[in-house]
Amino acid sequence: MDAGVGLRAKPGAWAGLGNPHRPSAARVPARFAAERPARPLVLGSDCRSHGARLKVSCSRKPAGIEKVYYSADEALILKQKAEDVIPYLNDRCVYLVGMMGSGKTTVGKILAEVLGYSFFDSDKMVEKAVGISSVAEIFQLHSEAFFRDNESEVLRDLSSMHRLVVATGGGAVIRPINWSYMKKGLTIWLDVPLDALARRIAAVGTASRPLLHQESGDPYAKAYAKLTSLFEQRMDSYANADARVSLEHIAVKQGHNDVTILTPSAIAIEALLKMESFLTDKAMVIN
Ligand SMILES: Nc1ncnc2c1ncn2[C@@H]1O[C@H](COP(=O)(O)OP(=O)(O)O)[C@@H](O)[C@H]1O
Ligand SMILES: O=C(O)C1=C[C@@H](OP(=O)(O)O)[C@@H](O)[C@H](O)C1
Ligand SMILES: [Mg+2]
Repeated sequence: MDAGVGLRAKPGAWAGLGNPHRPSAARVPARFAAERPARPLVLGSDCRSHGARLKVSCSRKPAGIEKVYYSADEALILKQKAEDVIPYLNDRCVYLVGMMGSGKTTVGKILAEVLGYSFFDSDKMVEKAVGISSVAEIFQLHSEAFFRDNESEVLRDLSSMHRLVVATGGGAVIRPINWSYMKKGLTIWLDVPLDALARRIAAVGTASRPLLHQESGDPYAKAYAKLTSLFEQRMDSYANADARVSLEHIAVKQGHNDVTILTPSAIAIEALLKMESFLTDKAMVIN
């Protein structure tokens, strides 16, 4: 459910507030690099721990995933992992952070469904707040700073609520004030290789991402180049997240090295595993 919150922006009231570029092991904080191996959960062609064969299917259009179907087995795993996580979550919000195109909105909806949470997309909420139908238009008619000010306002208001999954915009991590809001909940970084991001965004068109949009040239190459420089600037910010979901790690666990075949539901399952590890480690520290 994506229930927008009626936020009125006060226009003008805010005066402006891998692959080759993948982080080397040294650049990824030790706490992420030395990940405690999650309980073995084999996804993909079969799932021994449930004695069932996973038949994962997605209706994939050239422009990315239109609708995600997952098999009864995958729904079972999602439900089971959600039940494992819920007691530790204590109704806290879950914020998905990551580069544009990393799947925050897509995976966020799945997580909200299985957690019994409401889903919010902060980009959509900013559009509603300012009464302009796209982020690209907000950038064009106003400015990035205006967008960022409204983004912070939205995150501030959401942080006073509970039981939400929030798909943030890819740039939310660049403002410390936004971390003060998101840290009231649990922050999960969807870490997707730049090549996969560029393919996904080129498939839907760069017009949806004003920071990537270029009038001419190969959409993939242009997106890749811009994503690379943005990731270099932001990598350390994303690493502030409580948990990191690496699509490369999921692929290795599934016994292959192709992140493009990972479904949103398989990524959502990994996110629940990472949430469980983080929350149980935290619980052990507190007890
Ligand atoms: N696991 C996936 N595999 C392939 N395409 C995906 C996957 N997850 C999301 N997508 C596609 O990538 C694009 C960006 O997804 P989205 O959820 O909007 O990301 P974000 O909110 O992080 O920008 C969309 O076209 C979406 O359908
Ligand atoms: O990375 C960024 O700075 C942005 C990411 C976008 O959201 P998505 O991550 O959902 O694409 C949107 O907030 C805006 O285009 C800026
Ligand atoms: Mg999004």
